[in-house]
Amino acid sequence: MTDEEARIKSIGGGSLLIAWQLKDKRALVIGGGEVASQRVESILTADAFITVLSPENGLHPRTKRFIDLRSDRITYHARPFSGPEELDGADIVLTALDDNDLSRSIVEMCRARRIPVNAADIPDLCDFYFGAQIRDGPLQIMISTNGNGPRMASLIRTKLQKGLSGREGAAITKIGRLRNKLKERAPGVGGQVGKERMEWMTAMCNEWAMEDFTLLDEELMDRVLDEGWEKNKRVPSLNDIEVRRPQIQSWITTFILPALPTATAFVTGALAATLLLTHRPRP
Ligand SMILES: C[C@@]1(CC(=O)O)C2=NC(=C\c3[nH]c(c(CCC(=O)O)c3CC(=O)O)Cc3[nH]c(c(CC(=O)O)c3CCC(=O)O)/C=C3\N/C(=C\2)[C@@H](CCC(=O)O)[C@]3(C)CC(=O)O)/[C@H]1CCC(=O)O
Ligand SMILES: NC(=O)c1ccc[n+]([C@@H]2O[C@H](COP(=O)([O-])OP(=O)(O)OC[C@H]3O[C@@H](n4cnc5c(N)ncnc54)[C@H](O)[C@@H]3O)[C@@H](O)[C@H]2O)c1
Repeated sequence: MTDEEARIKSIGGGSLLIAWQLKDKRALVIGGGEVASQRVESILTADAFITVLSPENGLHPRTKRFIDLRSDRITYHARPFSGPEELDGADIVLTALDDNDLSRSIVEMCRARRIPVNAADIPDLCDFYFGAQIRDGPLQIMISTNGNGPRMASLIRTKLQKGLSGREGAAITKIGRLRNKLKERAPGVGGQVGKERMEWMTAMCNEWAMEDFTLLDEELMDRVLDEGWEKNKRVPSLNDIEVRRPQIQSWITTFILPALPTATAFVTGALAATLLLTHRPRP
């Protein structure tokens, strides 16, 4: 069996990680505690309409703040869950209750109506899990341990965050705009034009430093497309579009970052030598 065949045979045991487009769809959150407040934030991120159902004395201050500040998206009913008719019109249901039996019966009602459901206290019955998230503009990263270690997911998020510059979201926003402008100039789906567009965008992303995309405004994007796409379908340099990196940024990327490994090795070596010399055993 080849490695690829073995890999294919071993696929499985995870979840389908997808970016669910919930914009303007209807989400029902049953419960108003701390977990519910986290659910509300996740769903607000996806621009859905939310109904929260919970007695007022069980509202967590964060849930209350969301309800007060986002009445454009959130409808609040200050009462306990009353029965299956509450589920009418819901595209997604989330329970965050301190009542396991009620959670279980709501899951059953959702199953009967084929509404995707997450019950915060019954992983085995969930259609999907939440995960730890990193968000930076259009960039979203989700970490899942598939129910094994939610706290670990949160810690891994913190680790990953340290490896990001914080400018990825801004760069991706610009790339999105550039892609749309390119599609306006070279419209059509699939075929030769689609292939050329994809090759060009792939080369742009591969060859430009991510930070450089943040330098583009509308006019510069047009220049990138004039110079790079219209003329000869090649990737233009910053020079070609007459742009210079801000001095400090170019200084860091040109000199400091490449020299960092050598400098670190040098300092470590010097420290080790000093330690050896000063702690030599006396004859
Ligand atoms: C990632 C995150 C996303 C979010 O909730 O948005 C999330 N839980 C988070 C935190 C967290 N949850 C818990 C602790 C205490 C420490 C610990 O147990 O580790 C902490 C830590 C903390 O609060 O820091 C307790 C807990 N969690 C579940 C149960 C029920 C059970 O297991 O029976 C119990 C009670 C267990 C008990 O009674 O002992 C179940 C689930 N929690 C999930 C997601 C799904 C699996 C995700 C995955 O494995 O990747 C799953 C299966 C269902 C779901 O919720 O969708 C969020 C981090 C958000 C962030 O930091 O950004
Ligand atoms: N999945 C996770 O990440 C995670 C993490 C921690 C806890 N949990 C579990 O999630 C559940 C919720 O946790 P929490 O900290 O938000 O609890 P909580 O006690 O703060 O909240 C429970 C909420 O349920 C509401 N409620 C109770 N009966 C209701 C009813 N009949 N109709 C509508 N609302 C009702 C209460 O008003 C309250 O708002 C617990 O079962 C907990 O074990 C899950």
